[in-house]
Amino acid sequence: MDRKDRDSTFDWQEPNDYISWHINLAKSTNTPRELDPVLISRRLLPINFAAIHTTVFTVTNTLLDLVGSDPACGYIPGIAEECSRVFASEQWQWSKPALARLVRTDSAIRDSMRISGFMTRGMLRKVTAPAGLANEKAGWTLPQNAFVGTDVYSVHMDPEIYQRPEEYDAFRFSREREDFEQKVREREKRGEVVGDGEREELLRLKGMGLVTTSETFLPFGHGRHACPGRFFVSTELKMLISHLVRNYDIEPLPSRPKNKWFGQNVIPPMKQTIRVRRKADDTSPVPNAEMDGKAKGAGDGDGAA
Ligand code: HEM
Repeated sequence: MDRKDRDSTFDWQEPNDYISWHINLAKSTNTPRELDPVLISRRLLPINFAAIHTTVFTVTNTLLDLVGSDPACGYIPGIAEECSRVFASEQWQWSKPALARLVRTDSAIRDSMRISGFMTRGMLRKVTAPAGLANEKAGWTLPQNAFVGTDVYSVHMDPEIYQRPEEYDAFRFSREREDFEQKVREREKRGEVVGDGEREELLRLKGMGLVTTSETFLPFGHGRHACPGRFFVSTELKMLISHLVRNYDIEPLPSRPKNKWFGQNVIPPMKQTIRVRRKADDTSPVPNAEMDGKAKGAGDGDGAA
C-alpha cells in the first residue's frame, strides 16, 4: 500500500478485504496505533470466530434437517427445482437479485436456524447503569454489572408464534409467499390492477426472509448489534445449498440425527455422515459456476429474500 502511494506505476491492486479496510480507516482517522500488525490480527480474529463456526454449524444443521425429514415432504427436490430454474434463468451466473429469488432455499435455512439454532440464550448484555435496570411493569430489577440475555429457544419454540414449532418445515416461510406471488401474477395476467393492499402484503411476506431479524426470529440477534454478517452468510449458504442439491443426489436419513446440548449451546453431531452421489446429468453448462466466487454484488447492502 505504501509503495503504491509512493509509486502509482507499481503493479499492485489493493484487495477489497478486511485488512485493507482496516488500514484505510486507520489512516483516514489518523490512528497510527491501529496500523500495528499485532493489533490488526487481534481485530481480525474475533471476526473469524464470529463468522466461521456459526456458518459451519448453520449449514450442517440445514443439511441434517433436510436429509432427516420425511422424503414425502419433497423438500430437497423442491429446493433443487427452484435453484435450477432461477440459476438457468440467470444464464448460470448468480447475482444478488437472483439469490433473493431463492425463497424456498431461504426458508429452509431460516426454519433450520429457528429449530436447530446453536444458541439458546441470545443477546447477552451487561447492565452498566450505576442504578441498575428496573422493569416496574414486570416487577424485576437488575443491579449494575448483572448480565442479562434473551431466552431465544423458548421464543422459537412458542406455539403461539410458530405453528407446530417442534417440526422442521423447510417451506414454512416460503409457502405463503409463493402462493401469494402466484395469485398476483395471475391477476396481472388478467389485466387486473394490483393495489396497495397487495403490495403491503408482499412486503410483509418478504419480511419473512432469512436476513430479517425480529422479536420472534432471533438467531442473528436483533436491534443495534444484530449480526452484520447475515447478508454475506445468506448469500454464501444459498450458493452452497444450491450447488449441493443441483449437482448431487443425497440419500435421506431415517431420522434427524440429534444435536448435542452443552450448557446453553447446541451443536450438530460432529461424526454424522451423509451419502451423496454426483448426478449423472450436469444441470448447468458452466459446472461449478456458482462456487467460483462469481456472484455479482453478493454481500453488499440489505436484501430481504
Ligand atoms: C449463520 C451464521 C451466523 C450466525 C448465526 C451469527 C449470529 C450472530 C449473533 C447471534 C450475533 C450477536 C448479536 C447480539 O448479541 O445482539 C452476531 C454478531 C456478530 N456477527 Fe454474526 N453470525 C453469523 C455469521 C457471521 C459472519 C459470516 C460474520 C462476518 C463476516 C459475522 C460477524 C458478526 C459480528 C462482527 C458481530 C458483532 C456485531 C455487534 O456486536 O454489533 N457473523 N452474529
